[in-house]
Amino acid sequence: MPLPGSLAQKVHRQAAAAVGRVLAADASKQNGASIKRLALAPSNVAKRATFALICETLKYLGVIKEVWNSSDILKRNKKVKPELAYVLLYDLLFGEGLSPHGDAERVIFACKSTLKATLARLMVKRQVADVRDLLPETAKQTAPTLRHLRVNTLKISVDEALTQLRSHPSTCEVKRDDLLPEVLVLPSGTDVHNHPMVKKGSLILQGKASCLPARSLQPDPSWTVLDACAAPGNKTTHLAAMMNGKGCVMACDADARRLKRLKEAVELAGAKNVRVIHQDFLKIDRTDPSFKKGFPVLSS
Ligand SMILES: C[S@@+](CC[C@H](N)C(=O)[O-])C[C@H]1O[C@@H](n2cnc3c(N)ncnc32)[C@H](O)[C@@H]1O
Repeated sequence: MPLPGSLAQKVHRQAAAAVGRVLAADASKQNGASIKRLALAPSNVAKRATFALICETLKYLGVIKEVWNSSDILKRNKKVKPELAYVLLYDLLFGEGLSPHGDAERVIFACKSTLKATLARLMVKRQVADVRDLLPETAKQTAPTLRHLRVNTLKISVDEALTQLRSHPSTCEVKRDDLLPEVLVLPSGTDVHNHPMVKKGSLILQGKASCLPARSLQPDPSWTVLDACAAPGNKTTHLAAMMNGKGCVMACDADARRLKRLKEAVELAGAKNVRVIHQDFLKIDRTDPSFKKGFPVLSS
């Protein structure tokens, strides 16, 4: 369903800011940021809609640019920033449709028939009947995203977690991951955000890729491990669990707001072997006596 006018305007600008940031980072190979993080920025509204709009605009960007570049009207109009134009063109040509609320929206909306005709010409030229066939093969593949859960073995065993999940119809299809013993897999779209085991910290919503570093390290319970960029704490609590709550995980983060989330995650996970440090890890002084017990790293 299309968003109401004023909310749609806000979402367009939030998505445009993120698209601009992604393209700039891509061009300069610097200051990268995840799309999810940009979409979920605390100041953003309608985060889910913003995230979807960023992803779809980037997916169709090649086609959008072709339409943009072959349209004289838009080339002559310098009022709308390119990244906002890309987002608006996505909504107009492929998305929910565009309504003329907002200055930039009105500019693009006024070119609606020209833009649609340009897209139609492009489809004829490429001999495709469906706009999705204009996308490169890689963008067309939409494999279902499975929901991965890490069992917090400080609180519950993998077998017990499996039994509890299998006993409920909404999670009965749970399986073990083929690679990581403490990771379980649910079909895409299964919503477990409010599951009692998640709320209690027995299960942690963590992607498979994010579970690989701790598993690859295979820390021994006698080790001291430095997690240099730790917040919000998924890998920290994974390390702590793999060390059976023993040894020491020094969890360092430079951002005070994110450090609060890290502390909450550590507490919820019951990870008593974690020492949270508010600090830029690049400035850690290895000779500081306060690190005597907790340094150096990875000593087995
Ligand atoms: C992608 S997040 C880390 C995710 C985390 N490892 C996890 O698994 O949940 C990156 C974090 O690195 C922190 N960070 C970036 N540069 C840092 C630095 N020089 N020192 C300490 N923390 C830093 C940021 O504040 C941010 O919280």
